[in-house]
Amino acid sequence: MNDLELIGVGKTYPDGTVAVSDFDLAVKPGEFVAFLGPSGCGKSTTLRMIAGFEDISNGDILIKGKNVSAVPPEKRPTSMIFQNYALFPHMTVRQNIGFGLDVKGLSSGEKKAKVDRIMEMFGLSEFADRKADRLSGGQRQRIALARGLVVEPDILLLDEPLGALDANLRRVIQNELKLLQRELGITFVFVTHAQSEALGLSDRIVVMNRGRVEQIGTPHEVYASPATEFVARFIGSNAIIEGSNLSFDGDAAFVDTAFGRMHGRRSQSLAPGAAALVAIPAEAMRIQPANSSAADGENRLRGTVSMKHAVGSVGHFKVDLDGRQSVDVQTGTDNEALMRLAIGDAVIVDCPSDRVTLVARG
Ligand SMILES: Nc1ncnc2c1ncn2[C@@H]1O[C@H](COP(=O)(O)OP(=O)(O)OP(=O)(O)O)[C@@H](O)[C@H]1O
Repeated sequence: MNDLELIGVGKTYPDGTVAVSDFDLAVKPGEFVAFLGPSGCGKSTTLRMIAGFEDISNGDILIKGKNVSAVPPEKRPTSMIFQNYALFPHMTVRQNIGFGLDVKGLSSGEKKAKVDRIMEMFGLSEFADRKADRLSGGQRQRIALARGLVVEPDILLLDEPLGALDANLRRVIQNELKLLQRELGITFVFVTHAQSEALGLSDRIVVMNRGRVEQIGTPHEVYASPATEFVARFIGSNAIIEGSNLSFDGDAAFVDTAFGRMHGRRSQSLAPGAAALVAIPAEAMRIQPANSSAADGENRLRGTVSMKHAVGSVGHFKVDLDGRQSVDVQTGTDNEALMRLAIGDAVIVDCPSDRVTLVARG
């Protein structure tokens, strides 16, 4: 049985704003699912509907097979963790964590045992009696997680919980979160607008745009096989080239572009007659001097180097294609011949067709 199911879920706010439409999703027990998309795409609204803080306008939400659409938040087997942690500043760490247990009717002994155990797990025991506002951002983040988990929810809902942390602490807590989730086996639904976070942490990603689901897939699937133009532009670093005269051969798709005929894999969105775009990941492209004797390869594009820089072991090139558009190419810095390429040099860029995806425009 699925832990969570959203069936045709939609939300229209009283002022007429359509925040979410036709959202379908099934989450298996123990899965880590991220909602990823730009600001305002409906991620938080969807999470709040799962938690019960927001009514749903259409569809149904099922938790462990039970329709919870009309169940109030405190009666749902979910816990929600907010970006600002929503701690009570003048309560101690122990009081903050125990707060959610107060409504559960436990004896004080049972409650203390549960709180002690979770404080131990999060390394908070030594701060048990300190006020929450006397702690660092990372410690407060752990209190918020501990408070969400102490009630032993079936599903933990996290709304950008790492947003307030600096980059280093964010990485540390990301790792902790992943380990914790594996250890506890609790289903996590996580909202973020940071793709690195979604790609690094989750089992599956729901990419959202303007209240709609664009693609649901593993991090590898959404990264390597974007289903739509939006996903191709939003995830990773793809060059996007306009195509026409689309044709298919099985799962392969072919188009004419301003730079010649190109081909790649056919995405789900691509139907016969659709206006097609070619999406090529920057790291899948090969760059070589135009006079290179080994200048073979699929999807060849001729251009000139317009920018070059190296960060650590990664070389970044911008290649201008006949003044019409430029593409980003990433290479390793260990190839000395490539790193000798200078701005203005003529180059050929190519990309194997199994790394190229054709998506529908719009
Ligand atoms: N209470 C409300 N009344 C009316 N419109 C709202 C309300 N809350 C959110 N919205 C609108 O619904 C849409 C989705 O908002 P939501 O907060 O779910 O997006 P989000 O993807 O979580 O964005 P962010 O990453 O900025 O938090 C936005 O257009 C937003 O302005």
